[in-house]
Amino acid sequence: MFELKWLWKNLEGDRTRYILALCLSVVGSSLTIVNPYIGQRIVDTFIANDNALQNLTDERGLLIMLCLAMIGFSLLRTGLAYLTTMQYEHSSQNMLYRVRIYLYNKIQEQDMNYYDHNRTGDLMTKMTGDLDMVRHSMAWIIKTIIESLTIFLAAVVYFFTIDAVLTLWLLILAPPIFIVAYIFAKRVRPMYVDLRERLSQLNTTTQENIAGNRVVKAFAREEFEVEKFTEKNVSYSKANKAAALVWLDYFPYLETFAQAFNVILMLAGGLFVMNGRITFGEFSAFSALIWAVSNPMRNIGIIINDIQRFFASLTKIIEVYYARPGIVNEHKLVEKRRYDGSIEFDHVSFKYGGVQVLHDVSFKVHPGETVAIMGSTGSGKTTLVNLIPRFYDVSQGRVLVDGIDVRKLELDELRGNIGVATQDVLLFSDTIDGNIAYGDPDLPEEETIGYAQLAAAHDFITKMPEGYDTIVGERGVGLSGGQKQRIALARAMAVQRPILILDDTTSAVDLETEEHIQKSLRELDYPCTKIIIAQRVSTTAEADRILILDEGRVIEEGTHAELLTKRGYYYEVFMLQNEGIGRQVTEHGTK
Ligand SMILES: Nc1ncnc2c1ncn2[C@@H]1O[C@H](COP(=O)(O)OP(=O)(O)OP(=O)(O)O)[C@@H](O)[C@H]1O
Repeated sequence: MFELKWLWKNLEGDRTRYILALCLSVVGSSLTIVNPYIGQRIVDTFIANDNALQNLTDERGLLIMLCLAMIGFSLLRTGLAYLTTMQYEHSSQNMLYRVRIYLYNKIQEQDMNYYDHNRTGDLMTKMTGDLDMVRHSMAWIIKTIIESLTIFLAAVVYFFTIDAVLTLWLLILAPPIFIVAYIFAKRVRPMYVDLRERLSQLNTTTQENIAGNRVVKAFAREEFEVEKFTEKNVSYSKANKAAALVWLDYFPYLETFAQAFNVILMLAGGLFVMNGRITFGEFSAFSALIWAVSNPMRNIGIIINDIQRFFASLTKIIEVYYARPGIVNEHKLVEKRRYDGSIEFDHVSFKYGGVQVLHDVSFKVHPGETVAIMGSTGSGKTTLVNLIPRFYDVSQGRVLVDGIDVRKLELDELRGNIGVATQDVLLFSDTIDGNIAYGDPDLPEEETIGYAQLAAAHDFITKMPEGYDTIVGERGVGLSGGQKQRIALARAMAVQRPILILDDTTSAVDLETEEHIQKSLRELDYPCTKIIIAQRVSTTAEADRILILDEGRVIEEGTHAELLTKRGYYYEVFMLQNEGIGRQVTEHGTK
């Protein structure tokens, strides 16, 4: 079975320990029959024997030895149980640790498409609940199964050595029990798969709600969110109950069969004692061990439930484990190069799933040039720049950096040559200093300050209670939108890459600050090609070239002056953003 093979593979390094645990389980459980055997000897010799009293005096030594053996075996079993649990715990915890690291790396290496299609709550469930379930199963459920099975088999073998016919009478109950258990397992399996899905939905709702608490509060939608959560919670709870209660449909049959073991033993065993076929001591051994046969039958439902949970979680983990990113690094890095920074889009088209977003886009950017990209919202600007660091791969055409198709470049090297400040600013829960130096943790303090100054962030940072050591909350809570943008800009500049992509990075700063930033970008002290997405003409005006995107197509291209003379989209925007706005409004107003 594939899942079990996977477990075995991931036990590497702890396989010996795990096998030892399994062996100890088998040995420890087999010893269960020793005490009933000793009990049988004691009963047959010192209690239910015609010469019992005589034996008590003549063979007192034997009695003491048997009693000591009973105590000794009890202690031995306890010791073994301790050792066994320790081995299970160690091996399963080690495996959990290794798999968790592997999965974390795996999730890290996934491409954007993966994150587009996987919910954070679901990934979190896999990394926590599912992994814990698998560990728990390795340590406890498998242990319970092995021990129940061993005790069952040991008891059956022991029963056979006493009396095969009586044993067969008892085993008559086994086939119907297994049939009931099989039907139950088949029915309950999809319920646990569904249950796992509902848990993931519950976690996703919780995660989204916590991450988006500001929006919830801003729209006073707490009640709606509580209702949404309650709905998921009820759905999970119902599914949980339904799965657990299915067991009740089968429980009466299994319990009746389990009780029937005692009835058969009483009737057949009693008869056999009366007609002298077995001794009273042997009968007592049957009595003492009948639980070893009936209990596994009784617990079969709980075990099946746990196994189904185990497989539902295991399947989810294996999904992540074998997930292959569409964008993979197929090239070995020989020596990390610094690129010149030329970029070319050669008849590039791009689709998200089946939806075409970019159509036959072609343009060239020479090293050191600044190209601004403008266009209406949703026209494909972010998508376009995302193709340069290969966050996504083109559907058609080529994106070339330094004259080479990005798909042929070593991925780490490519991304290591690009500095990006994304539109959706994400800062980490760290100091401001740590956030600016995120791409280069060895960045000297004076350089961190230098880049903060270039990004017009230094002044507000120094006014903060702990300056550069101020810890910004999760996603930069505690900073204004413009402040976050400026830190993100400093972070992107600080890595000093030959290509710098700024996606609407100054949209939330005032014009004066923006002017300062524009000047800084022009005067960067390292050679750098800049691609700047912007909506303001004040940002784009000084670019070497401006591209206008509309519905995924480049509709205008040229310098500020050239585009103004074209009197197209750019000219319209220019007019709207400058004194022309007043005139146009008046014109429209008077028409
Ligand atoms: N991950 C995605 N999956 C599917 N469709 C997407 C995805 N990201 C963007 N889109 C779609 O692609 C189109 C272009 O989006 P894009 O973000 O590139 O536009 P944009 O010009 O940067 O917009 P804005 O100025 O609003 O940031 C939009 O129609 C958008 O709905």
